[in-house]
Amino acid sequence: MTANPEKLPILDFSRFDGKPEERAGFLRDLRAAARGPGFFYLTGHSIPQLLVDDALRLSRRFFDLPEQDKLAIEMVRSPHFRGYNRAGFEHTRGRPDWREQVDIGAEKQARVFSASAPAWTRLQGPNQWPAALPEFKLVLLRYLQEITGLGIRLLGAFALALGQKADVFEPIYTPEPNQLLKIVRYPGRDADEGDQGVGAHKDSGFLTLLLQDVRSGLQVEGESGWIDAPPIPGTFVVNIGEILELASNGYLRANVHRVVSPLAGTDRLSVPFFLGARLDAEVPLLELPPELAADTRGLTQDPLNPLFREVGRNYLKSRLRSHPDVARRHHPDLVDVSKPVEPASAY
Ligand SMILES: O=C(O)CCC(=O)C(=O)O
Ligand SMILES: [Fe+2]
Repeated sequence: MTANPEKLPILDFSRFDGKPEERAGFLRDLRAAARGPGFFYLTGHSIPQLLVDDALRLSRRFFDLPEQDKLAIEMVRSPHFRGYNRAGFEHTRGRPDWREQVDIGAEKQARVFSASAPAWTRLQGPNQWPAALPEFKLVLLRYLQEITGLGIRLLGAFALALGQKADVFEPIYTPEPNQLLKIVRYPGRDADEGDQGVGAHKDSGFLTLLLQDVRSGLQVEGESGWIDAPPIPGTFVVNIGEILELASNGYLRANVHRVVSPLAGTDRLSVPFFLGARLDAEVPLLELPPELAADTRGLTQDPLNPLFREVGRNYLKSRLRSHPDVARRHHPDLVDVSKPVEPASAY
């Protein structure tokens, strides 16, 4: 593929708290970035660099643990889709992704199983933490809290950019949004081994805020091919998820992206955070001001990835498809175990 010179914009979030004209300028840029590639870099976000460095340092130390320590918290042990996956155990559109990872969510008690409760209630429960690295839990729960706060502040800015009140999404994320943090390592591969770090997909929450280490690999679908999103120190890459696409009737679009495996002998770490709505919520259809409504595109219709307004149903669908081993072991009543894995959207 020929090199694509398109670049993603860089937005400085401190302008949002500046003078009224600075705030207005930030919102204009936010709307343009969100309408264009749907991805941008965020600076001026006030998450301490020390915490960011610690999160990456602990991620590296986790992946360096002996395999048995990592497998002690393997995801297939958790009905709530929490814990560690070896490379090849997560699927996007039916094909294995070449990344190892830990999935972490809000630390909750599992609900007592009840056949009459909605199926998504099974997603709530405790995380699995590595006994061999106690600091990991401390630092990553702190990071989860900070990045959630940032995501919520940014969501308020998105609401304003859509001509809504800043708190328009509160009814569907208070008292607690759905949180998913992934700690990911993409091992390097030779060209003849395939290059799907994670296959092309959309994210299903409100917003994703991604921390990357020093290695490139993330690519975003652009008008004329894939746009590289290399790491820029001190920034997060932010992208729009399907909830904002649904709420804005396609004025905002959850854009397709993927990760290409790094070269053999190297690896890449990333820490994506997915800010979602409450699992019992329904995504509203916002009434946009006429000048924005004129530019709505409607929803992307993908028969392989149907979108539901019921948040829990949408999220459970993604989790079941991405983690067929967990689905088969813990939720056989929700999947047809005799069928091969369905095409999936990663999450
Ligand atoms: O690791 C990355 O850079 C992006 C990962 C991603 O897109 C995802 O997990 O949804
Ligand atoms: Fe993604």
